[in-house]
Amino acid sequence: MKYFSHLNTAVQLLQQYNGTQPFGSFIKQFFSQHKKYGSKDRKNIAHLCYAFFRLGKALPQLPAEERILTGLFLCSHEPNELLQYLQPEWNDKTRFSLQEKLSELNHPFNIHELFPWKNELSNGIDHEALCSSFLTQPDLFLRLRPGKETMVKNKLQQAGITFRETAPSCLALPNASKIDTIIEVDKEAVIQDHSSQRIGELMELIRTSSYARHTANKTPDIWDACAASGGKSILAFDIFKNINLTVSDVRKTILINLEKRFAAAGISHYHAFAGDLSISAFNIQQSLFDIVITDVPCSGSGTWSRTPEQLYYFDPQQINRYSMLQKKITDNAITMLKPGGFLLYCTCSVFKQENEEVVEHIQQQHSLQLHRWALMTGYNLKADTLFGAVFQKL
Ligand SMILES: C[S@@+](CC[C@H](N)C(=O)[O-])C[C@H]1O[C@@H](n2cnc3c(N)ncnc32)[C@H](O)[C@@H]1O
Repeated sequence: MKYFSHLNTAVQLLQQYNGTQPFGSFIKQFFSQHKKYGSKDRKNIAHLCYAFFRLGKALPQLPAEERILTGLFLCSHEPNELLQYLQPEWNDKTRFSLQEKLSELNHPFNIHELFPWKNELSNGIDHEALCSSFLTQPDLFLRLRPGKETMVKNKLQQAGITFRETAPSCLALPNASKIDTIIEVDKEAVIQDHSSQRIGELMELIRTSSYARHTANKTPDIWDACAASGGKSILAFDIFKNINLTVSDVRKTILINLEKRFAAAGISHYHAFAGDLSISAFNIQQSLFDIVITDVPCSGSGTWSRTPEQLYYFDPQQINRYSMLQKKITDNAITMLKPGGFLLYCTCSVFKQENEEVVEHIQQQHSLQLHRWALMTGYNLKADTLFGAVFQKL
């Protein structure tokens, strides 16, 4: 029976995988070496593996096969073929509430065990809702670029792709939606999570501040200091319209992706360089900046519904390591601010050591005024959770 062979393959893959690379890349490599699997086989095997990871730190001793089936049941919100063949007695209970499903298990557990670091959470995070969210794959979110809103919606409708609007320029699509051939990604819309888009609210706060009004005739100098492939830079470009942009990242290779995205997004004038901001702010041979964005390296715990293998393999000692790195990065970034200039600090973490504690550190160590901080929770929206804070140099 093919479903049992899918289950066996999933177990073998989980034995070979050690968490050091994204599971998506690992399984892609496996399938490219094993061409016998058709698209439905690949989909089922991947689904079974992710069901295993979605249980996070719960039921660590359970044999892989049983853990996969438990995960599959808890993650299934309607009857499906896989469950029908692999564990038929659970298939007509998929619409039960989570609590009812948990009590049906051979090894019942408390949902809180899935993510056992409640005391480490930022204030305001609902632990139970966060734990439950790991059982659901988040949506794919698009940020519609200024002036392209109607065109993108029309194109999606014509292609029969369903979406819901979660904010004026934000669409949520089913995760597997194929949009590359329907819209021009980065030119017309950017793939960006709902909560990540909300960092734009903090950019708006800066844009409308008295400092910005004071310097209204001058193009702001902005440095995106942990730019990756430029998601926050494109957001800043759309909000501030006219900017002198500098971008940097410790990874030289990611800046190649940024270059391609910027070309598609219509950003042609910018300065890019690679460097480790935990060591120094570099000699970037430029005067100081009006705005520095530090979207720092972090645990990524606010995005683990997308990458549940990271939850499964997470070592909580990492939280402190990240927090120390974040403090070093912000200490160096702050030296590049003009008097009156703004620091925008962001993480995609749910841990207070990476959020509130770094905010406290900045307040204690630097002459910066905290204007606003915000926790953008996404667990009730099939989205990520982000944290952001805006400071102004006195
Ligand atoms: C959360 S990602 C940034 C995401 C990006 N701003 C976006 O919106 O798409 C953090 C980035 O920080 C970079 N990074 C990590 N350590 C760094 C360091 N010591 N100095 C500078 N950048 C660093 C990583 O390579 C990563 O690309």
